[in-house]
Formats: sequence, structure tokens, C-alpha cells
Amino acid sequence: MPRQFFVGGNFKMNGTIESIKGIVKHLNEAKCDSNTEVVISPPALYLLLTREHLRPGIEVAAQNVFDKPNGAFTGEISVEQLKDSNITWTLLGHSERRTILQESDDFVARKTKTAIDGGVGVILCCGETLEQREANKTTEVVVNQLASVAKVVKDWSKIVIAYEPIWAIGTGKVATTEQAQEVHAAIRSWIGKELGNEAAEKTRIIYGGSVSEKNCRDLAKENDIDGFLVGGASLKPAFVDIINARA
Ligand SMILES: O=C(CO)COP(=O)(O)O
Repeated sequence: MPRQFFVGGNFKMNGTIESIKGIVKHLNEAKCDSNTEVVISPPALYLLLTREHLRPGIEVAAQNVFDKPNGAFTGEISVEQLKDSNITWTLLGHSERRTILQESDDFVARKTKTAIDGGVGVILCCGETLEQREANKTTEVVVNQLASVAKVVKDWSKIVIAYEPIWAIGTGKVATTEQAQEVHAAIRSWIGKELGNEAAEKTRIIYGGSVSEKNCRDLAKENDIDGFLVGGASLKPAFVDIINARA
């Protein structure tokens, strides 16, 4: 069975009530490839609004979740609260949180475990800096980030891996199709060794970093690219073209 194409929209810290309602309306009315799973991720404040207005069939992801059950954790959101609000996915390990908020591999792993154990899907981000790429460390860096999660999570059926080279995020500098395919193939081969052949065959590995309506079709042709995690372009009408990259 071919892997189902997956397109995520990471709004990051962007949007207003009005603009998000507009994006949702556009998606509700758009003709989206029925073979593509679509998940959008607005800021926490707009999760409920998004879920209430978005048509069924398109899912909503939080941009974060905490690794503890409800309790005295000011400013955090629990897996239980996401489920209560019908938010079925969360985005974890994004490079902006790893670098700006200093989230460690272990913390990302703990949050991933809590989400998966609670039945919330995880878009798990990994990726290297330009310096690491130039030092030929890309595979090592990415595999180490994923290996921390594999230490505590054995069932990866609800994890989608997003490979996002940091140098390609928000820069307009997209990885070439060859560069992306090479890392995706290395990730798949690591999954095979670590979690077995079935997981390697089934796990979706999506690409993120300056994906646009212009470059998505070529990237989508690569064997190991199973979709995209889109930042800037997910706020624009062209997001629908990216959803339909394989149609
Ligand atoms: O970080 C990203 C998605 O999580 C990518 O962002 P851009 O598509 O804006 O480069």
C-alpha cells in the first residue's frame, strides 16, 4: 500500500481571528485531493475556533503539548485538553522551539511519548543547521534527534516525521529534490534498522522549508517524500496547490 500523502500547515505565531476564519473558509470551499491527509496548526489561542469552523476531514494540530497530565503548569496545555477540544495532532521538536526555547532532545522525546500514549498524533520535526550540513553531519544530527524519541516510543504508527533543514526554513532557499530525497532515504533506512521494515515502509516522512506552490510538484515526485510541512505558504490561498501537489 502506498503511503498516504500528508500536508501540514504550520501557522507559527501568525494570524488573527479574522485571518484564520478566512483561511478556514478557503479550505472548506477548496477542492482538495481526497488522497491527501491535511492538518493545520494555528496558534494555541485559535485552536478551538479553527476546529469549530473547519470542515470534518481536515484535522487540527497544536503547535506544542506538555509532557505532564493536568496540574500546576502555568502556560502549558495537556494532551487531555487537546483531546477534549478535538485536537488530534501536535507538532513537536520544531527547530524554532529547539533553538529559541532551548528544548532538548529528551524533552521533545518525553512530550512525544505523552502525546502518543494519550492517542494524539505527532508531527515530529528534525533537521540540521547549515554549519552541520557543511560539516557532512546531516544524517548524524537528524538520526540523533529521532533516536532520542525511539528510546521511549516504540510504536511510530501515529508519528509523521518532518525533515526541515534549518537553513531552508523561511529563507526561500528550498532544499533541492536530491538533497531532500537523500535525507528522507537515510531516515527511512534508520527506521528500518531501529523499528523494523514495516515501520520503515509505513512511516510518512514529509519535507519542510520554503515549500511553495512552485516547488512542491517536483519534490512530491521523490520516492521518500510523503508530503510537506508548510510554514509561510500555509497562510496563503496557494496552500491548496501544495495540498494537491500529487493530484
Ligand atoms: O518551519 C516550517 C514549517 O514548520 C517551514 O517554514 P517555511 O515554509 O515558512 O519555510
